[in-house]
Amino acid sequence: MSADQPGERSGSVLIKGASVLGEQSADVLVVDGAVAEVGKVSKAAAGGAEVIDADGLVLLPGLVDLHTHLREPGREDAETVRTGSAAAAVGGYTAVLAMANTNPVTDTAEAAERVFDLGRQAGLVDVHPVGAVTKGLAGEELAELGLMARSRAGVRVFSDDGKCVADARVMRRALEYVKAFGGVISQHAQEPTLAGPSACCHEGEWSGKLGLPGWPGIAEEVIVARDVMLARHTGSRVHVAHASTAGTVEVLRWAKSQGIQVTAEVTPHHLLLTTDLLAGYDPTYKVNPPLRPTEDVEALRAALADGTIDAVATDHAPHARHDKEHAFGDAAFGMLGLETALGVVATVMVESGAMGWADVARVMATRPAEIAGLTDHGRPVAPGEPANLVLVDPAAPVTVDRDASVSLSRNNPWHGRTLAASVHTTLLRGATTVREGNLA
Ligand SMILES: NC(=O)N[C@@H](CC(=O)O)C(=O)O
Ligand SMILES: [Zn+2]
Ligand SMILES: [Zn+2]
Repeated sequence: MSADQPGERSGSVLIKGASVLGEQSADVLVVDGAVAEVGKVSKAAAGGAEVIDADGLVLLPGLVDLHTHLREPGREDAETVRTGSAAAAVGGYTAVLAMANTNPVTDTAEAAERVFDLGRQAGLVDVHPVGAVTKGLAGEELAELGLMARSRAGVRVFSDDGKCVADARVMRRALEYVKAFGGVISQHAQEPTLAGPSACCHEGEWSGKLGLPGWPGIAEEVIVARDVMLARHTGSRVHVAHASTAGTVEVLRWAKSQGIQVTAEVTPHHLLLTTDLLAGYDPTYKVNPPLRPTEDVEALRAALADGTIDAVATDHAPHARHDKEHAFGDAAFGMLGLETALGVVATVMVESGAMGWADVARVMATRPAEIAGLTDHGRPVAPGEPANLVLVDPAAPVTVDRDASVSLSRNNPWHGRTLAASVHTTLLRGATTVREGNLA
């Protein structure tokens, strides 16, 4: 931990009586940005520490998002590193991976360092830039992968997200290249001859009814199948971004059984929202990959619970009104996710009994940190560990109001829904970034 990291110069904090990972109740003393004690700590022993009464609250490692779109540089009207960081902190996150599809694209060491530095300046979460796989996301020439890896930003995750690395030869080379420094390629799996740029609705009953161009699940599955074979062939690591179909789950299950180095994420919206929401042609529900039918949603939930899918990642994709408020076919793809992800997971997975809070910590903090190579996030709540933590109120349902967001955008598919739990406090290296649900 270097001296200039945000939050480090904080005083001490005593978290009184939190349920650690939803299990035993303990007091957690945080001193100088790290966990100092876990157990029974009296207020007297904690000296002048700020005391947080955590009775009834669940303490988890700070959440880590493998898939965030901040729109800086280029579209600061939709989101900036600062506003996206604020949304992340409010959502219980302490680290986010910022996708490369900005303007200009994050395809050089300088561009990566710029995003990294903007994250430091905002000081609300650790912002780790994702590097582009190919120059300008054009899918042809490899970007400066090695230079980005060796830069101050220490890039380990590479993705052309928004676009698929469709060329198998380019994907093979990228996998070979990042293997040398333990990097990973996060793939937006969309075979472009099966699902082109106008494809905007799951191909099936609803695309027919609505007359919208179909985006079939097979367009995702053939890329996932190809990529796990390339990962096996190269001995390198591939990560499947926003897995959305039951067929993808089958491929993942097989690939993992073979020992292939593949990991995968699912978004909150693919865990709950289904194709029938498109009945009103509301572009809020236009997202890539598209919302899928119930059978897919059920397969994704089961895969998350049994570990076939490693992580929940938001794919937070803010868009300005004038890009989203169009006829369905012309609107931008994407929806907000950072502020609501934990509430959705609590609703879908915890309230239903499919997962406990320790599992939530695994899929929203520990595994994402491991996949991204972050060593100071997603750690156990134990002495000596960095105090990147979130306190969740499991008994405080919240009704989402898109206008209460700290994001600059309003493309929120959860507006008006009641989610089962809320974020109470977020700590970044011991400094309170969020207190009682609001930015500190
Ligand atoms: N998910 C989306 O629908 N949109 C993302 C790009 C992407 O994740 O593919 C965006 O950048 O807006
Ligand atoms: Zn994508
Ligand atoms: Zn994305």
